[in-house]
Amino acid sequence: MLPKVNFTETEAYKYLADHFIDINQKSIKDLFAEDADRFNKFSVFFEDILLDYSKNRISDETLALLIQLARECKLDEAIKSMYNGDKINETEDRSVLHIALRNLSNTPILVDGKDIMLEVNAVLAKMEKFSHNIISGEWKGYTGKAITDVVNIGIGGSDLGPVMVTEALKHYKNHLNIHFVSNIDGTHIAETLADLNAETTLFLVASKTFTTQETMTNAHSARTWFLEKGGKESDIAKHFAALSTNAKDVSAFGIDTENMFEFWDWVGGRYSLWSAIGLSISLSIGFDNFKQLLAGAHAADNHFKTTEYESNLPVILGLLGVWYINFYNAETQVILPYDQYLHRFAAYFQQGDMESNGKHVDRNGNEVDYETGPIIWGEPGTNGQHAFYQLIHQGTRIIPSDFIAPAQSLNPLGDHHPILLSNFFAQTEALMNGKTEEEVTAELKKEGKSESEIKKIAPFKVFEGNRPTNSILLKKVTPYTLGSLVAIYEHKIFVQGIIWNIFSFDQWGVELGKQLAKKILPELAGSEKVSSHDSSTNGLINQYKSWR
Ligand SMILES: O=P(O)(O)OC[C@H]1O[C@](O)(CO)[C@@H](O)[C@@H]1O
Repeated sequence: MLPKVNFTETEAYKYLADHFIDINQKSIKDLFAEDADRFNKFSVFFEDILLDYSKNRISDETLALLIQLARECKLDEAIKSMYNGDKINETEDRSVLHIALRNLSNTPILVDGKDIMLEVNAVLAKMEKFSHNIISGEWKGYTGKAITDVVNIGIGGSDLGPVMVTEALKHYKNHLNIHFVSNIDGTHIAETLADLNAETTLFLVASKTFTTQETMTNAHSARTWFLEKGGKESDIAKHFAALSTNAKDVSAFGIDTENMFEFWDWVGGRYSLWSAIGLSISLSIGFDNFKQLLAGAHAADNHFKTTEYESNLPVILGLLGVWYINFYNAETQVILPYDQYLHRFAAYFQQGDMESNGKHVDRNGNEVDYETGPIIWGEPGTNGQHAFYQLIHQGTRIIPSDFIAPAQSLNPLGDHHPILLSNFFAQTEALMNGKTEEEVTAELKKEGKSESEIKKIAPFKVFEGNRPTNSILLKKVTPYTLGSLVAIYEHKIFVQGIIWNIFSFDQWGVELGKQLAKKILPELAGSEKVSSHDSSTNGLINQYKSWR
């Protein structure tokens, strides 16, 4: 059981509310001017990852109070409960043990009295063997040819993690071409299959439940395509594997359970890239690299579990988020990786964060009267700079921003990387310092503008500054550092869920739309007009019927 503390009723919250009034009088720039040691004080290393959080609207007192808040919300108890395998996903009566999937120390973790590490290791061994067989070409398709293309069919957590990681680690990939089909829109699978050869294609049907409409529809279309291209029912075993918790439906689909890579109900979909769902990753970069990914995450798990809050990256990131969301009314959190390989990182954490903490009922079943999970968004820099940074710099909203960059480029081409990083460093400095009217006036004078011209244009060129940022500087993007980084963000989400007293590991909010779509689907058949909905839904359905 998780603690159930209303954080707005804690002592720390009351102190923070008073403290907010004081600290709000000062800008981040003032805070730097007051304290020469600010960078050292508010930056922390975890192995080859440096988190600099000094460009935030915080002082020593803010941090101390936020840590007091975490203590009053019994974060330590909650962390222990997760790591002990307690059923902290109470609305689904499940443990939450993605940490077990990367527990390379093999310390026993018990669920219902059984050490789950035995099964975890057995599946890892099976993934290793399978990855070796496919990559080496020992595994042959139905005409005796080696596999060249792998298509992962899955959606949500059964897609986003593998997509994000295979893109992030593309530099480490082998000869296999990895494709992802997620959308129910027939275009996705049609465009993917168009260039593939059934003789050399392997499909991974990735679905925790093996009932998800999009995935099952796409999997059936892939099966039909395979049979139409000349494969026989008896060849399916060579070309289809399943990544699932549902052995019964996997065999009903026709996939040999020998080719099923199992995981368990204590793995949340959006936390599943470390499980059998990561098979496409292991195929793309090899099992040894996949294991490095797990090792990096495991190191971050140990950091989260054992490090005092003052130097604990997920705790600091989580508390800073709470500070902005609940005291500054920040609505969004932007993630800005200055690394092209990380171009799906923000998209991945849209599900990770928003499906976890997009909740309005607390752990007692009561409606909350405070804000919870933010809207997560982002794109890689510098593309974002030329698209939406205007609003971050001069818009009316406060947008806490995470800047992420590797010090070493995996493609050190000419001066690309120094240029990229000069932008990374410049942006957080600009967001903090802004530009005053005096500075703008001086600049315009230098350019030879007249007094009246300056008066007219100056207000538009002023930057308020004081916009908060975190900078996460990695030494290099490797499977290991990526594993650590992802695990740090996962645990940040956990910290925030505990403070907000919500359940972060269920996702009931996605059910209603799914139910209604099932009801509407049969109504789309035939040509008779539909009248069972509101006038808007009826009108749209009927127009669709007349146009199709
Ligand atoms: O792996 P499955 O069972 O197909 O589910 C896919 C996704 O659907 C969701 O349940 C949301 O619709 C996600 O949480 C999950 O990652």
